[in-house]
Amino acid sequence: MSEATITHAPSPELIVSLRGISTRFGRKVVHEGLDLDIERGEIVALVGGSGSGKTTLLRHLIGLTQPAAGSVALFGEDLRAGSTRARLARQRRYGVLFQQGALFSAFTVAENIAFPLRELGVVHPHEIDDLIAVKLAMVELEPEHAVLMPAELSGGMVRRVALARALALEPELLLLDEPTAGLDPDLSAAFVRLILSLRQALGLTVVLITHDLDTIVAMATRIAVLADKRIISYASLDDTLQVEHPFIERFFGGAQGRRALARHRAED
Ligand SMILES: Nc1ncnc2c1ncn2[C@@H]1O[C@H](COP(=O)(O)OP(=O)(O)OP(=O)(O)O)[C@@H](O)[C@H]1O
Repeated sequence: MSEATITHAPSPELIVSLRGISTRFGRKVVHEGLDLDIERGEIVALVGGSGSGKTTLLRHLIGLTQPAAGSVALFGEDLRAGSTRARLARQRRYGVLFQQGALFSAFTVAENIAFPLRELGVVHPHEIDDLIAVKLAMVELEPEHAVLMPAELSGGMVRRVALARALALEPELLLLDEPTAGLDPDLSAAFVRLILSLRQALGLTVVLITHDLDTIVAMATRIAVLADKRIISYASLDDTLQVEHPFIERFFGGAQGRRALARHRAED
């Protein structure tokens, strides 16, 4: 075969790569030999029982905690590798929305959104106001919301401000921990539409922890199931449903699961 006829499928770009992760808190083993690779452009829903270690995994991903064993790589770089400068550069490439939005209660909306811009010192101070206005518009909030305090916002608005903050540095990877928990169904659906349109516009890769079947059905390109201390299934919704495992049967077979799946099938 001549060289010209050899074709290589482009290898997918791994945004997240977890290999052989083990995590312990005292004698409690949370993860053991856990592997997970996430390609650019995916929306991965990480599901698992309460206390199965989903948030801990998210914290490992951004270096807030370290596993007892195994390696974590983001954008092809091992988190342990590189200088402080490399670490800060990597930090600019992801945004995180923690549970319940977790805004700084003593800061205004504008100050919350500006926080990562100031912290990493990557934007000239006179550009910050313009950027805040852009981010507010991106999450469909009004300019006058900039001066409000978190206590003056509704639950849906808190989530939008937290999302604006997570998007402040125009990340490639967005990590969402229970983004729709506590929102009513209409607000959840609006939040999902917003994330989907931002993903389209910005080419984001998204990892979200959620118990909300409607969100999973509406968004996820793949579902990673964390059970028995590792990822036992990593597949599309339809393929996940074929996996025989007590957690999967419970999770998708309950009343909410059956309703969400029925809506999904009706939409197909
Ligand atoms: N800093 C810590 N010290 C001790 N134990 C911890 C710590 N952080 C987490 N754990 C324990 O590790 C386990 C996994 O916690 P984690 O918050 O990651 O679970 P989760 O899957 O996100 O749960 P949930 O869905 O309920 O939020 C739990 O048993 C928790 O009590």
